[in-house]
Amino acid sequence: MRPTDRVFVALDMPEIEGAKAMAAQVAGLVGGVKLGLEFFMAQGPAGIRDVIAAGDLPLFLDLKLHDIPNTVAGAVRSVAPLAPKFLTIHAGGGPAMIRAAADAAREEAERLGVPRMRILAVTVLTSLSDEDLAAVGQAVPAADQVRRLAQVAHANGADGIVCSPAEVALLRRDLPADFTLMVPGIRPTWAAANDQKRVMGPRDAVAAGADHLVIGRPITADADPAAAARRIAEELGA
Ligand SMILES: O=c1ccn([C@@H]2O[C@H](COP(=O)(O)O)[C@@H](O)[C@H]2O)c(=O)[nH]1
Repeated sequence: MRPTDRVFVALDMPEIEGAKAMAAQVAGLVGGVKLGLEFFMAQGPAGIRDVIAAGDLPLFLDLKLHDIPNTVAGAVRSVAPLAPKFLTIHAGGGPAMIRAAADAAREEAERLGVPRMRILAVTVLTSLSDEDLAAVGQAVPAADQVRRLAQVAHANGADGIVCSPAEVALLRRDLPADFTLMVPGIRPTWAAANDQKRVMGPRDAVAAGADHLVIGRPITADADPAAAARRIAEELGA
């Protein structure tokens, strides 16, 4: 994999034209685009199709599904025609919900004759610290909770997880090499942390064992997004 292929740029914005323009600016400097709740709530599946049709980059659909198994399986079936490379669910939805999502992804891909989307389970959001977890009654270090949820995700058919860079090295010891670690919370030294709490630079995250890096504001909020994406690509050795 080329260093730039590891990077999914997070297009967190509500407008189609803005997302398409940003994707075009960073094309060749990133490996894919991530569209999430802000874009999907505003533009829906038609907007996703529009952005994808404008470029030629793999799609990571970050919808963080979290509901009862039957509802999540239905949502997975509903987005299958978009043929995302990755789709997120919340690992906290539990074993049956993760299994239902993985089964629905496989069955729907076979039915439609499209490539199977990879199901990634979000463990502990990178915006949460140990103190934040304690505040919601999870009085364990984030790393322990991530490790536990990663094992549940793996045992129930997920293709990988979303975790912070701080947990990657630990997880790599426990999990098979083909279990995808998708890693947001990436902050080059020259970028602001914003609301992210468990962060690391791109080069260190890859050295620790991250498969893919999710990077939004360090690129999209920069005055020159293409220059920021190029700087990150260079940090990654491109
Ligand atoms: O734990 C998580 C899960 C998902 N995300 C998403 O990644 C990007 C990060 O954007 P930045 O601007 O680089 O902070 C964003 O779309 C989140 O929804 C995450 O940050 N942490």
